[in-house]
Amino acid sequence: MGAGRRMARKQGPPEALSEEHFARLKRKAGLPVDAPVEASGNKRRRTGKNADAKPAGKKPAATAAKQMNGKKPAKEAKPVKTNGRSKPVVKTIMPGLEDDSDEELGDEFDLENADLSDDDEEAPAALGDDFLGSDSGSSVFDSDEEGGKGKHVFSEDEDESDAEEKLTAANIAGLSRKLDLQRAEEEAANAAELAESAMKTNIEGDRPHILDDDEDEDDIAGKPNAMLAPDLQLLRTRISENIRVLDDFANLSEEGRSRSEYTAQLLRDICSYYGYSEYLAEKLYNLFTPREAFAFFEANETARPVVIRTNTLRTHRRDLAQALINRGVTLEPVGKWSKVGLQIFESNVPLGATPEYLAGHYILQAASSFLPCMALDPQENERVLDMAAAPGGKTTYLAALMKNTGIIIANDPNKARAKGLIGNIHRLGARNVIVSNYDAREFPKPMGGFDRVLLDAPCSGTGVIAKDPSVKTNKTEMDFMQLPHTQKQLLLAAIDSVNHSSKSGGYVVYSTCSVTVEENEQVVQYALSRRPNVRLVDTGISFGREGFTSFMGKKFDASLRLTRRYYPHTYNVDGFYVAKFQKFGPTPPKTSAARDRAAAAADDADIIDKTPIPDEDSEDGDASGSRKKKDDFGGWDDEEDKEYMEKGRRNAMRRRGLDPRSNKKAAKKQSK
Ligand SMILES: C[S@@+](CC[C@H](N)C(=O)[O-])C[C@H]1O[C@@H](n2cnc3c(N)ncnc32)[C@H](O)[C@@H]1O
Repeated sequence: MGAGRRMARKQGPPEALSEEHFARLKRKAGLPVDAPVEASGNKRRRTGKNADAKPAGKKPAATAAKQMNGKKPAKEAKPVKTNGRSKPVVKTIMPGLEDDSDEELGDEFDLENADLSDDDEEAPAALGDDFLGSDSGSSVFDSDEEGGKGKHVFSEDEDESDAEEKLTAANIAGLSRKLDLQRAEEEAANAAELAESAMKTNIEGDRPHILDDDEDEDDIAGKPNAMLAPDLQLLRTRISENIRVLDDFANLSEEGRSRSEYTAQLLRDICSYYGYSEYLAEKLYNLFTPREAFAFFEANETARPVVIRTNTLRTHRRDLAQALINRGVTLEPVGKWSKVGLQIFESNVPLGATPEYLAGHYILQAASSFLPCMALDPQENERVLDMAAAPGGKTTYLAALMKNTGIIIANDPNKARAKGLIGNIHRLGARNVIVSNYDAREFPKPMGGFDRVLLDAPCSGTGVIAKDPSVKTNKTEMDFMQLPHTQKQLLLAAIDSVNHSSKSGGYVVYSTCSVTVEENEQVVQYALSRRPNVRLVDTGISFGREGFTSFMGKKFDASLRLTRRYYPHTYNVDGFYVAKFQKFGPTPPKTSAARDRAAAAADDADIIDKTPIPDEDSEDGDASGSRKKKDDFGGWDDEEDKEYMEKGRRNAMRRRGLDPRSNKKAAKKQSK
């Protein structure tokens, strides 16, 4: 798989870092540059991103029409040639860059002021096989250097040095200013564009004419029977105009027309323009204001930036970055919020086949996939369950966070996917993982009592439409009934698999790569109502929108605001949802199971709290608190033995996550 394809399919950081910065550097260096990011308007912005990320597969429905309308896509930039074989790429490699690049960089990279450690003076070792066949490095970090080699972007001690933090802070501050400027420019250009199109389409003055007078016909959207292609440019204009009206309905709507008429027209246009089913378009539209919905649908037309996660079981991020820079990869830390992520801006090499990749130094992983693992925050030596683990991006991150200590049960019922999971576990050197193959709704029967559980649930994928556009049309109402049902069952199983009395843990993280309320807040709300022994807690992630506490007439618990939503248009990451629960007590065994059955029609009717209860034989484990552990062996007593055996049986069941009380008949039989 080529690098380009990889880049197109992966995602980026919350703050989209300096893509423009790279373009500027290249322009100064007289190198070919991708489409300008600061270009105003959606079309140009989209082209810029496309040029950067080179999305694979078919173009969005709108692209062809845009090109026909005279807006050519930006020229594809030629990859910068690099030579991983002999040149230390920490050297300046972009001609002409030294002269005034500092001034340019001032905003984003305060390298002069950043205390970047300079402790790796050696030129990077030759990489042997010229895997890439390139002739010079292309990293921005190299070109920033005034005084020649040795000044590295990544400090010697990744965790302790503040050099990188300073760099990232400077980077983010600069970027933030740049983005503000960019946004202002974009808004101005959008306003100008809207005004222009309003002039063209609005013969009646200020009130744009959006809705057709003839109810039977919709010329712009095309007539499917006649097999005519819709006029995308006009559609787009009408979408923009319609949004403008909905933003200021009192002043801009036409007389006698209702808001719902405009909304219905907007939805029809969105379906035609972006290619969504009406059902899904409406579902997604309802999450936002009309203007934000437009931004969301737009963002789904461009790939998120490529991100890789450093496998800290095998290497440090600084070393990995240097190795990849040497191969001609242009990259940057993903953002201050992650110490392991690298955003890839450009690569001449297939990122899924470098020696570093094969040696397990990194994994291609969407930035948003880091978040549930960070929220779970597993500690060393804990017992962790990853309920839906394949292909293992999160499992292997958990293993790294736990420094290969403790135990992770990585479960996935899909055998084919489990093979990929096993492959990743081996490649990345995670030695604390056991793979299991259950339907996770069975948990905690096979195993329970975990310190932490991650449920990265199977979902509709409405957060990853940029990656998988088939979601636009292949998700039906049935999916949004069945999936939440499964998710609810899985979440109850996750909660019941956690040991509420864990000294270090007692947490469950629920995540999906979907943005629908049915699969997120409603599932979490359901779990809160069925399991009074859990509460929502802060995810510990520094960014993300608050979860809904009400939605279209439904009220959710106020604590739902502790959950976090991520959208492609707000953070430039895949759409994602993360909720973190703390379990503080055992689940009432009977009542909750009965209610679960009734409410969720769960076939796992036996769900009860399987939290291992401390051994009754232990000093403080006896329910009565009266019995003390006896070390002496003072003869044999059948009755007493029977009692011990029964107790042992109960403990064994509890350790296996079973409730001895749920099977009293069997217990009696067994004890006879
Ligand atoms: C979103 S993916 C998990 C991605 C994975 N956590 C990672 O980071 O690589 C959802 C997974 O859920 C699995 N799955 C589907 N139904 C399941 C069930 N009933 N129990 C457990 N896993 C299930 C699918 O096979 C799929 O691998």
